[in-house]
Amino acid sequence: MTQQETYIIALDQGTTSTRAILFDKEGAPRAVAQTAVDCTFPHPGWVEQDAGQLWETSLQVIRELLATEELTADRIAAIGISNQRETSIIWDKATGQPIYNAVVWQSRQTSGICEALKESGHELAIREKTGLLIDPYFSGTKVKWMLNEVEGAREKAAAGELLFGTVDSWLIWKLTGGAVHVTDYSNASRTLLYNIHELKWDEELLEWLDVPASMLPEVRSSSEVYGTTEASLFGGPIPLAGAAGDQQSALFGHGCFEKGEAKNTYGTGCFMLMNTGAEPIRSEHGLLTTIAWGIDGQVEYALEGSVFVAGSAVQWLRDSMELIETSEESERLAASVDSTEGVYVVPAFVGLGTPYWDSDVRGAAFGMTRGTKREHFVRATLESIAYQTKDVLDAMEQSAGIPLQSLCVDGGAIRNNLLMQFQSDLLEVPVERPVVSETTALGAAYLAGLAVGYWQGREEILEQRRLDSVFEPAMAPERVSELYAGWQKAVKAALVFR
Ligand SMILES: Nc1ncnc2c1ncn2[C@@H]1O[C@H](COP(=O)(O)OP(=O)(O)O)[C@@H](O)[C@H]1O
Ligand SMILES: O=P(O)(O)OC[C@H](O)CO
Repeated sequence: MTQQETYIIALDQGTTSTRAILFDKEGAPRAVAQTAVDCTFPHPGWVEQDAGQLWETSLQVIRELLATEELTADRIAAIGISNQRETSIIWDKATGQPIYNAVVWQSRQTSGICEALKESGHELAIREKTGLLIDPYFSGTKVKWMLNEVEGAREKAAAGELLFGTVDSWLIWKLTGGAVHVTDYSNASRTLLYNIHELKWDEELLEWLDVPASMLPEVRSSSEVYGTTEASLFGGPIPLAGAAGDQQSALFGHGCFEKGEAKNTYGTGCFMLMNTGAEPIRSEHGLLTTIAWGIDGQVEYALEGSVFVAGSAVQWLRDSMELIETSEESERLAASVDSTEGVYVVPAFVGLGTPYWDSDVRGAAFGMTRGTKREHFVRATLESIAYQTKDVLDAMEQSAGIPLQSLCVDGGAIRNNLLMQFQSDLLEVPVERPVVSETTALGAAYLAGLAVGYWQGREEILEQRRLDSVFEPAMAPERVSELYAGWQKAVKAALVFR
């Protein structure tokens, strides 16, 4: 009897969708099951999701994938998870019920807590220990907020009855039937509660943020078997063998294993990560120092620049402004004009991240004339994604002192050729788009596959790397400077409007 082929499933739980992707030994995606997830906006600047929906859609897409491909659980060598990071969930240990919605990474409801924390005198120490900044983006203040706001939560937490997790943790807990409460290094490093140098939940941080240690998951390697899925879920147990925050997972999926190699993911937001090796680099330019992954007792670090609104600006054009019907239409419209004719859109809908870190600034548009058309506005919105990325790259090159040779890209918005070309023009480096655009999921698959011996090592992963297109810079440097100066002026103006 010939042995049947086995696969790895990557479960990619993102802000806009939950996907399960089946990868084969060559690292090729063989099938995808996907479903959208909802965001609610209960107040201006707040973004929440139904934690139950994040779990149910995860279960649904894995089941769908197995069913459509007619696979039994024993054909899956392992599941790896990549997840939207920072989004925070607290649930009752006994009932498994979340005590509140998932507070999404983009949500700003903890800006008051952040202000108080900044005034507490601990700002420098927090930065030193976590590599992060005090901002509502990170989990710590979200946990504090939920414990404060949900009736009875503090008492229950003190009694050890509640558990906290980022989305990876929540899904692993649910997938193992409540048996395993863990997270990985990369996700822990986004919580504002974890000391990225000493590799432990930090007692002082927990005290400053009023978070009981009993709620926290155990921090484990990004590539190891955490447990198996509860047998009844998929008709048999499947090893859960890897997890990483989606941006770190994408860095791994691109094979950015060497110091100085960087990728940018164009999803809901944009996240550029540069591998900085075994030593963390402290940033002075609004970047974050974060854990890329921890494998076999060895932690590697990355520098990160975070842009909160990227692809979601295209969703805004479609769903709120109703200027386009589909995301693809943004490219066609933008390409129908030669330039924005001086229009700039600053999509600071939930504040601005790197390098500005201003949670109160809001979106703005500049430079409109009587001749401005929908096409210019759409193009300006697309271009804003590339400008924000240039802000990040400039900060990164200054911080790391390493000039970028080329940029690996992934995420939903990279299918927009106009955006990719404009990005290469602005950064003045080649932009490399891989054949497997699902690089985030691929990274999670690799992490899980390595843990169970499905793949042997990083060399094998690098051999699988294939490019779909390379966008070469083609704009005159003077034009780049002129356009970018306009963007910088627009951001400056947006920052003073309160
Ligand atoms: N052709 C396109 N042009 C620009 N943006 C696009 C295009 N197609 C998809 N997007 C954007 O990509 C995002 C989805 O990418 P994805 O990587 O799935 O996001 P996430 O992981 O954050 O859920 C959406 O915000 C969408 O607006
Ligand atoms: O859901 P995504 O893919 O936009 O990723 C969100 C990031 O992990 C937030 O830090």
